[in-house]
Amino acid sequence: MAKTHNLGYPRIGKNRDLKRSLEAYWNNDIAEQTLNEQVQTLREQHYQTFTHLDFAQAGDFSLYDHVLDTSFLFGNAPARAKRENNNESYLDSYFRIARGRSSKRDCCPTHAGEMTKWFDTNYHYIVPEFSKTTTFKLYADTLLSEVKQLQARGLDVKPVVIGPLTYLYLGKSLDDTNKLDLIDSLLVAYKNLLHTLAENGVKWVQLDEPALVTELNADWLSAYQHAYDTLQNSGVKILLASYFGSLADNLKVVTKLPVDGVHIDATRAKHEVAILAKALNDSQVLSVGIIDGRNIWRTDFTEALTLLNPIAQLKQDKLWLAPSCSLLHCPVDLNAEQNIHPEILPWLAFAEQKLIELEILSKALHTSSQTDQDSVQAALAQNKRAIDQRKQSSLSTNKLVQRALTNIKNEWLHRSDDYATRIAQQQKSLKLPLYPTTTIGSFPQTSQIRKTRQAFIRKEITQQQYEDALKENIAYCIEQQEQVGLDVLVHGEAERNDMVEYFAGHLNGMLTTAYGWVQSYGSRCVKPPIIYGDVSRSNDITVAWTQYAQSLTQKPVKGMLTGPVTILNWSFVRDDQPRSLTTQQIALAVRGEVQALEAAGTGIIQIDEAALREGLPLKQSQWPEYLRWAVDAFKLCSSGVRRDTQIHTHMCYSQFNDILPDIQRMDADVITIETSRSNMKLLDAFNAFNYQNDIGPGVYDIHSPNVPEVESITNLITQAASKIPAQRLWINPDCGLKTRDWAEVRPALTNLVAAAKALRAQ
Ligand SMILES: CN1c2c(nc(N)[nH]c2=O)NC[C@@H]1CNc1ccc(C(=O)N[C@@H](CCC(=O)N[C@@H](CCC(=O)N[C@@H](CCC(=O)O)C(=O)O)C(=O)O)C(=O)O)cc1
Ligand SMILES: N[C@@H](CCS)C(=O)O
Ligand SMILES: [Zn+2]
Repeated sequence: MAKTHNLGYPRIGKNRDLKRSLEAYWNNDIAEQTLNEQVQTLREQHYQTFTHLDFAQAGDFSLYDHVLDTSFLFGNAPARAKRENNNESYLDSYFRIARGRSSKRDCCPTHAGEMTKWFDTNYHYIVPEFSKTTTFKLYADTLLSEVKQLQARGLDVKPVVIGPLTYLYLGKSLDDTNKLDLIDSLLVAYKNLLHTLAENGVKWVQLDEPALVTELNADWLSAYQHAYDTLQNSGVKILLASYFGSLADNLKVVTKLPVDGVHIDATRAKHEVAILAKALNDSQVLSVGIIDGRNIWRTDFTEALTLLNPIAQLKQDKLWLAPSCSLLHCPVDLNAEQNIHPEILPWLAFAEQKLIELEILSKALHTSSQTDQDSVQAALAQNKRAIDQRKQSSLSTNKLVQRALTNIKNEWLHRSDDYATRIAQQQKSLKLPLYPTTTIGSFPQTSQIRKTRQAFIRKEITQQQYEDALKENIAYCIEQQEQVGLDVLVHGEAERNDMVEYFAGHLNGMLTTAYGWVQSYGSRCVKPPIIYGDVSRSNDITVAWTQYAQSLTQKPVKGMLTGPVTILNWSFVRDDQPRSLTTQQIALAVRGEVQALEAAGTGIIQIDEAALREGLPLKQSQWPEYLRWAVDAFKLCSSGVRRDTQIHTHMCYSQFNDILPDIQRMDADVITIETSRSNMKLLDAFNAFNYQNDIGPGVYDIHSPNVPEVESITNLITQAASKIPAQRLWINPDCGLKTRDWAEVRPALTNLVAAAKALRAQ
């Protein structure tokens, strides 16, 4: 029978238990020992998932981030993790890098490690830091203790560790060190790890190398050969795991590596499974990632078995089955959901259900006993019913939406006037000063707001009470902005649990879950909505909130929307039509909302596309195709307005150098971006490209609790003005303020306005 294993499981627990424990510890509400006890309970739940599997994976659980764990495992924690005369626990050193420490709360302020997106997911990892002085040393105690815990339960343990090349690939060089120059010293530590695991009775180790699905140059490819040549014969068998895409040109290199098995993502590289099965030798295991770890759809068993049957013939007992990647990116348990449409519920599988699917598929390949045969046949039949029913369901299709798409005219993708004409008109109607000040949209989502929403969801308060509470919050937010003296105000987004989930809750063809939490970073989670059908908008979504805010002030209130590409990239998408088509449907819906805002008198409308840049495919050769439809979707939703309506967009991930022509093609009147941490360097690229439209480079790093001083803001804007004409500059924070407190936001925005006034006076 094909062996089953898992690449990783969600760590947060069924009810975001890890979040609650961590935040209680950080708040000093519980001691380290209590945290450890609570985490152990969570791990016990994690271990329950192994009952379906032939191997128990170790090393996939993490208190904050598995990449940071890898840095600590190989002794590459940044030096600032250790305070001088340190008596801090390992845990606190770890959190020092994970979260940083501000001077307000600690004698030794420490800046956190940089966070960035884990490949094309919405999970953020802490970037490893490398320099000329980097050395590596194995600290395997934490991993070993987990291995031993599992072995004591009689389980066959397969530790999961990020592979050496992917670890280097993920990191950043703080000086001009070539990361590949570090490979030999890193390999000594890896070899040491493999020997240590072997001495502790481990037979298989999974080394994750998702960097192999990117387009690597010859130096990286030969480093792969060198690394795995070095790691062979270390006493354990190595399963090299690739995921998130096809191996493409790297496949040839992978088949030459002296490893004992290769895992491939059969959901994104289906065509490579048979090729790899033939290319591997008889003693090498092929692990087929047959269950989609990046989505929530039930697996089509008929399709899966059609793929697997010939492979099983060929590979016999050397075939393993697994999810395509770690289940970290999936919600935990579908059984917790009480309110999903009964017709849609059978179409879905969350992490728990996916492991059961794996077990059934393995049995379906080789059923031995009659009981198994009966139960497998029943499961296959039930699966077929659900898959067929989804294909035929009227819930997935909406003829009106499909007709609306065919009616889209090319001119809908363009503003009626060029930027110069538009901005002149907008200046006339808006009458904003030089260096206009604004924010990105959200203001602190206080515990009070979240508790009130929770009470509304639990029906403890009425809709009227909930709306009154939100209005009170909006009024407070407007009052604060007026006091601070900002020029363009926002309503503050108090009504939104999340910038994507909120819109999903108001669009047809999308559903939101009650407990479908997925880790975004550390203790922070999101509930990605599920796009199950054609998307459309029936009612206005944001108009009433924006109008209410506008009724409280003479200053312009900016309407705030999330753009189609971001809604797509941060949702679970349907797998029965191209992403581009789904995005176009969302774009039409957002276009309707933009026009409704304009009709209601909103003169400035921001359409956030935070996830447009990060949604770029992992293979650069596929960028042009993605950027074509992604930018078109933005243009479709933003272009149907008058010339004097000002369209803003916002992107908080900053590496735009390579996509500036596409940013220009978006043709937003104003773009606000994250720049404060990079000292406005990004603007060099805008300058060199001769970018034409208005820009609001962020001057307040909202990821840090520190309040920026007036002088630091004026310095940043002075630098910006040396690159971009002052007439085209806006002053704003890097991103939304929802994770900050009012106590930080108020003085920070006061300083921001003071800096703008000082610069205007000059
Ligand atoms: C910009 N970012 C976003 C990404 N993806 C998104 N889908 N949305 C984003 O904004 N990706 C990239 C980044 C990631 N950044 C963040 C930042 C912050 C969070 C975050 O704070 N998440 C919250 C969950 C927010 C939420 O939806 N809350 C609900 C549930 C209310 C709740 O928790 N109630 C409590 C009681 C209240 C209390 O005591 O506070 C309870 O039930 O116990 C809501 O507001 O209704 C988090 O807590 O993790 C995520 C990504
Ligand atoms: N309008 C959103 C954008 C975040 S990227 C906010 O301010 O939170
Ligand atoms: Zn942002």
